[in-house]
Amino acid sequence: MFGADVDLVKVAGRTLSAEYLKGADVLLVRSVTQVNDALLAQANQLKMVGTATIGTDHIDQASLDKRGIPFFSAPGCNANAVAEYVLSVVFSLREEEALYNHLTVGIVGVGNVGGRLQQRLTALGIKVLLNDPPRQAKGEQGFVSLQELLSRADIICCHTPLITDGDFPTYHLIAQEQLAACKAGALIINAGRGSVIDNQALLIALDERPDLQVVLDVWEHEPRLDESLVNRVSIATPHIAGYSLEGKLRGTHMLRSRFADIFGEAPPAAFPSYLPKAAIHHVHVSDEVTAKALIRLVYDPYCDDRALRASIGYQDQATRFDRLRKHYPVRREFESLVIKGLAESQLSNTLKNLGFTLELA
Ligand SMILES: NC(=O)C1=CN([C@@H]2O[C@H](COP(=O)(O)OP(=O)(O)OC[C@H]3O[C@@H](n4cnc5c(N)ncnc54)[C@H](O)[C@@H]3O)[C@@H](O)[C@H]2O)C=CC1
Ligand SMILES: O=C(O)C(=O)[C@H](O)COP(=O)(O)O
Repeated sequence: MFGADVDLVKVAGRTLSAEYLKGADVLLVRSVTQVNDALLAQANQLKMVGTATIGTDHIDQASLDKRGIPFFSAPGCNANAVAEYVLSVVFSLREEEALYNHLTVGIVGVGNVGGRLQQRLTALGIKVLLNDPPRQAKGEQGFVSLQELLSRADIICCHTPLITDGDFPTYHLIAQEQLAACKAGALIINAGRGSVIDNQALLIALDERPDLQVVLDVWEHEPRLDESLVNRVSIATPHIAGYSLEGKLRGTHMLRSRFADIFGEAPPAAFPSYLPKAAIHHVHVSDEVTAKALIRLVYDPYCDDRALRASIGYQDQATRFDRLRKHYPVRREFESLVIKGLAESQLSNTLKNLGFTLELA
């Protein structure tokens, strides 16, 4: 992706230390690298820092600002992947019939991820409740309080950034009191950041409220997991909700474009040109097929759940967690699968609204 005149040095994200940045022009990271005063101490000529992620809680932006170093993240790059992770979980754990007719999904944090989830659920005819105080404070309409969402939603999806200060902090946003307020039988999904839910309070709540069901993709203190919590949740995955191939490439492409801007180069080729054809590119189906079966064909969260559960109980659990993420298999987004053989019907509409590509008979 970079030209021959770029000297590319690859360093493990968790062990990058200040001396590596002496003489470096650009620093490109992912979420496991803490970019702060300590790391930047010897950075004498950095012209750009970029993270190929949506989340930026690992970046001390004040530290970059005071050094005058431009910073770029990749907003929205893997938002589809996270929305599809949540849809896959929801269709795995709840019956389609109940989803459409009785269940309400609450979305906490309605930005790129939460917004895409909202769009797909609404298109599917599933009821949603939205909570986003920062958007509400700007005068936007259509939101409910967190308290109301927790008491009314059958499925609660957390998609806020991790924020520790300011008017709307999200650190331990869902703690003992909020867990007690959840509707009976609620399913709580966290694919935002681990510390948005107080994991100790969650463990206690799971004892006191056996009716609650929990799915965690993100964990407090990653990569070290509280194994008792892993054993108590319905689906446990190693922070991979955003790991579609499209999401990863989009993030890299966004940073490559910023690099070109900073160094006065021509922009890279348009993004889709990088995407290979999906390994399962199309399927012919009959009208007996279910949405759940097609979702599972593209992404089955139980594969990640099994892999994570097999990685706990070892002294090097944290290393195994990182390894699962580093060697994550290629996963594609729903759009990459062309579904053939269906006539226009309720099923074909559902599949289209989920995000699949349809070629109608
Ligand atoms: N599990 C994974 O693999 C991934 C996790 N993420 C996490 O998801 C987060 C959200 O991603 P995006 O939607 O793209 O971010 P975004 O910045 O587009 O949206 C975040 C939304 O949360 C809202 N928000 C902020 N504070 C809030 C509060 N106290 N209560 C309720 N809402 C609040 C904001 O107003 C905003 O609308 C990221 O910051 C990242 O930490 C993102 C991608 C992948
Ligand atoms: O984009 C984000 O924010 C995420 O959480 C990423 O999916 C995390 O990926 P890594 O940077 O940890 O590989």
